[in-house]
Amino acid sequence: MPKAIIAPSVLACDFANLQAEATRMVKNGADWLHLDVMDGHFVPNITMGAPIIKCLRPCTEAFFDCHMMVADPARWVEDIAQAGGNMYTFHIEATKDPVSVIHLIHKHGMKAGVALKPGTPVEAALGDVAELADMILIMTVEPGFGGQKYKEECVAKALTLRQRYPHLDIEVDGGLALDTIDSSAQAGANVIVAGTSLFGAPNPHEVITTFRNKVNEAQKQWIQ
Ligand SMILES: O=C(CO)[C@H](O)[C@H](O)COP(=O)(O)O
Ligand SMILES: [Co+2]
Repeated sequence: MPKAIIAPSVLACDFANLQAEATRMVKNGADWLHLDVMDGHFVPNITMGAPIIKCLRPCTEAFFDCHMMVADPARWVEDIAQAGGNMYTFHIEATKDPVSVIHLIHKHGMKAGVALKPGTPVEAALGDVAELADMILIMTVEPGFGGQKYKEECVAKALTLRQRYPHLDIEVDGGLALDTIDSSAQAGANVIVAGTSLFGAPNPHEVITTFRNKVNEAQKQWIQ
């Protein structure tokens, strides 16, 4: 049974104090750090790349969950691996050959995630992709910006995946908060990305603990 993993998105942090903000979340119980890489082509925004990840790497042992919102996913695999990325999650919409990108990511010693935009049907990830990937990311907002409204309709994709792949890591990303976590947890997502709701929380430890408890409780229905 996949365990609950809470991954704060540093997109919502004060980038002028990235080290302190990232380590604060780890101290408050975060399992992973979700690093949103945007190239200004796949999405209409630019955030960070390998140089920032390289600087952050020595600051924490945390697992770096790199969400690659880039037009050429294969192009950045080596750079992110060398910078210290652990999970390389690319968008299925950005390539005609997701299987070869997954193999390239594994060749560079990282776990491979495959992300689906809200408008992409779950069928795109079924079969080879879900069987080869280490994680599927179901976007619950249009990629490109934090602080957007959660799209609950997207989590039906997570349920389809959970019913077929009981041991797969399924991540949700976009608008996750105390008032939206239930539908994602109930749909079988076990990796929870949250930016605004965690970096804006007076007590992030409490929110992280609530997210974790909701996921672990929901996962019991899939015990094999
Ligand atoms: O991938 C992303 C946006 O493209 C971010 O990870 C996501 O939006 C998290 O931020 P928030 O919790 O504020 O929605
Ligand atoms: Co993200």
